[in-house]
Amino acid sequence: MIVTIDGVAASGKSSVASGVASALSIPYVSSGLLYRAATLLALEAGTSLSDAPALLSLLGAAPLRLEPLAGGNRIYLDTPDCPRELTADAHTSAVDAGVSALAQLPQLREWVNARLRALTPPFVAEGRDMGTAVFPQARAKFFLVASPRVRALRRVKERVGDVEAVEQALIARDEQDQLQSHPAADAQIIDTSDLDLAGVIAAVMAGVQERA
Ligand SMILES: Nc1ncnc2c1ncn2[C@@H]1O[C@H](COP(=O)(O)OP(=O)(O)O)[C@@H](O)[C@H]1O
Ligand SMILES: Nc1ccn([C@H]2C[C@H](O)[C@@H](COP(=O)(O)OP(=O)(O)O)O2)c(=O)n1
Repeated sequence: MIVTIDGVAASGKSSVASGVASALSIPYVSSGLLYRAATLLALEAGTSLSDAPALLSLLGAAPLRLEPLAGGNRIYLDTPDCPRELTADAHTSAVDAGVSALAQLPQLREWVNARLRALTPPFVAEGRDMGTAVFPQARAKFFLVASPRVRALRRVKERVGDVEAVEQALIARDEQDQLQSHPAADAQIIDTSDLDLAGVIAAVMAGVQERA
């Protein structure tokens, strides 16, 4: 069984995917973490975020390993002499600002999608295009939305920042992500603005059970 949870930035995708995966006792897979880790490595190497061949060559030599734990995904660079966890560094403002540019490159999307399709179900997959491009055969699909202000307030709670500035950055990223971020025709759209986390997880679980 594959369940997909897509949505806009900071709409609650990873928290909801984690809660749903725990309730179903299956892993969840964060596709965004692969885009983020690729962006982090490119920024550190000084590789242009729009140079697909250079990015693929950099990533081809990078032993990245995604750990799709239900409680929270982690990503590692398994270099033999100096293994390193990248998870925290992949969630900085610098990565936030650059990741959409890399994610717009079709070759990079294929690089991520090949890794995702190699995983063995069952799992909950979260991102932007899980229910459309990557797992169109998923049993149940959801798309989370919330107002930019609500999302900014949530982000500021987890990372320091000015609400106005975070809201503007989220709106800018929504625009950049728009091409690859839209609900599948058979997805259930959930506006999480006025729901708490438990409420969103309950709504998704009800949808999953309807399609069981
Ligand atoms: N429905 C909700 N109500 C309140 N806070 C939420 C809700 N959904 C998510 N959050 C919080 O908002 C923040 C962003 O959620 P996250 O799951 O990281 O979103 P995304 O994966 O879409 O970027 C987290 O701190 C999370 O705990
Ligand atoms: N399936 C996906 C997942 C993420 N992306 C891109 C779009 C986002 O700006 C970045 C980061 O995704 P992530 O889900 O980690 O980001 P947010 O938590 O929503 O801020 O990657 C994508 O294009 N397709």
